[in-house]
Amino acid sequence: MTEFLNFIDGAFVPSERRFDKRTPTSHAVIGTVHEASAAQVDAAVRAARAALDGPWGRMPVAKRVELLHAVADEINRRFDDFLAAELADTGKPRSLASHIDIPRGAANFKVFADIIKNVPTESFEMTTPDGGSAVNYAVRSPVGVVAVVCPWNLPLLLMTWKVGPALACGNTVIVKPSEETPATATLLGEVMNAVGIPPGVYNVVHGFGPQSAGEFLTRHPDIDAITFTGETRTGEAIMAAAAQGVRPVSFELGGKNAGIVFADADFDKAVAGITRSAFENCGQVCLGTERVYVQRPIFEKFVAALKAKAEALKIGPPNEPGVGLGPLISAEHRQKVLSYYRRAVEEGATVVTGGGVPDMPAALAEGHWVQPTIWTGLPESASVIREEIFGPCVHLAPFDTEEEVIALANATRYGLATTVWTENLGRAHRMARAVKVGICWINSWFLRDLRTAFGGSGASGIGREGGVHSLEFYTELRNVCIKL
Ligand SMILES: NC(=O)C1=CN([C@@H]2O[C@H](COP(=O)(O)OP(=O)(O)OC[C@H]3O[C@@H](n4cnc5c(N)ncnc54)[C@H](O)[C@@H]3O)[C@@H](O)[C@H]2O)C=CC1
Ligand SMILES: O=C(O)/C=C/C=C(\O)C(=O)O
Repeated sequence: MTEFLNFIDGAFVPSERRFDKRTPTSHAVIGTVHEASAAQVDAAVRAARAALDGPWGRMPVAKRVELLHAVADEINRRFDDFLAAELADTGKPRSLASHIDIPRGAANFKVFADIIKNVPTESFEMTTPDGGSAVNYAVRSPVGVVAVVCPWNLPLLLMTWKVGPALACGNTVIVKPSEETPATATLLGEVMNAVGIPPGVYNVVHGFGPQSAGEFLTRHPDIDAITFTGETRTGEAIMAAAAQGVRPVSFELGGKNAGIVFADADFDKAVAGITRSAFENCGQVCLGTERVYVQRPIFEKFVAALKAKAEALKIGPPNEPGVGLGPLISAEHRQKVLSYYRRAVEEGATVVTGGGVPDMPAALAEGHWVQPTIWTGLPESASVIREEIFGPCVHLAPFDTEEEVIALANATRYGLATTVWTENLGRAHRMARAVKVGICWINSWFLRDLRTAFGGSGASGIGREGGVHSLEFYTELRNVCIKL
């Protein structure tokens, strides 16, 4: 049984209150999580402030960059430990975590360490009213002590996506991992100590959201900025907390992303792409596709092909060869997804495949499994077309014209991601400009260049992270004006 301790000021710290961590594959308890008290959250914030005002704040950028490279190298050296921790917490397929989650965990430190070394600041010369001149230049300072509140779907990837740039910019952080996935954030504390990151730079407090570590942290008056990935409603609660003291927020929230397949698409590639975007990580990706619009001439053929792909997905635990679909994260989340499966039928859907719970061997029978599910035939007002489900399910509807599908794709309060499939270059560009999202993939999905802007509009978030855009959130620019 693993004990997941808080990591405060470079030390692993137990708490009085504890809760169970269950593995999604069998619902068995695999660990005990120490729930940080308000006093422990306060201690973490004080440690982060001291490190910011002390060794970390005074460290030359070159040394900081060297240390962050060492963090990435140490994650890679301990790749198997991180992989085992992520698999136990999430139950996702080994093939997925070993290709996406863990490598990105390391890359998120390397990429931002290199960016901070290479990005210049602006400088302007000006004439002055007395006929002389002045020069302006900008200085970048860390924004300060940053709260990083994380979800459970891509735990290491999404946490380091924020911690990497925050530390590269010279900030200190307190991470609040999801209560569902405490392991890799805790393990990262060992990495920080091993490579010599000063105590207090990276802290982890475990617990829940309301009236627990999440709320204690985001309401703490000595937090300078809050970065969060998770549900839109949680974003609203955190924004209210951030309003006290006018702290900046960076939010990556939910989505109800459209996939759009034109009749001129490369059919096989489009089917493979939508299979991934609908079912990867058991549909628990905010960038995933839960509604697909297919141009009418290929609609029936596309539905049949996607059905075949969904039914071919092997459901099972992480280490079983050939597994393509793991369990949902928790019993609670499974109840939510299954409630949408029922609602789709109540609302009149044709269930093309799935819609229930798969038969699993006795040892896995209590796991959080659901079938990959495809619906057709619902009106656009149906709740499974409007609301984020976050499960391996998708509704397919036919469309005729570009104008029509643009209107359908944009008829949502979310604006995170779209995937468009077409071989017509002009159409691809027109679509990319017309869809109201932060990320538009053409003939691809979840293809990530970490230098690009990443985030959503509308109810999908505030701000952009990635590349230099992360620096805009994690640093303050000071203009220095010198009269010559
Ligand atoms: N990236 C995304 O878009 C994600 C969306 N979801 C959606 O959200 C639903 C709920 O999943 P949750 O894990 O409960 O997501 P959540 O948004 O409630 O939790 C994410 C993180 O925020 C923390 N948190 C919750 N309430 C808080 C508060 N008031 N103050 C400070 N921190 C708080 C949680 O402890 C967790 O660390 C899922 O069923 C799914 O539909 C979940 C995870 C990621
Ligand atoms: O940064 C990425 O590459 C992936 C981001 C995915 C999410 O934010 C999510 O699924 O919540």
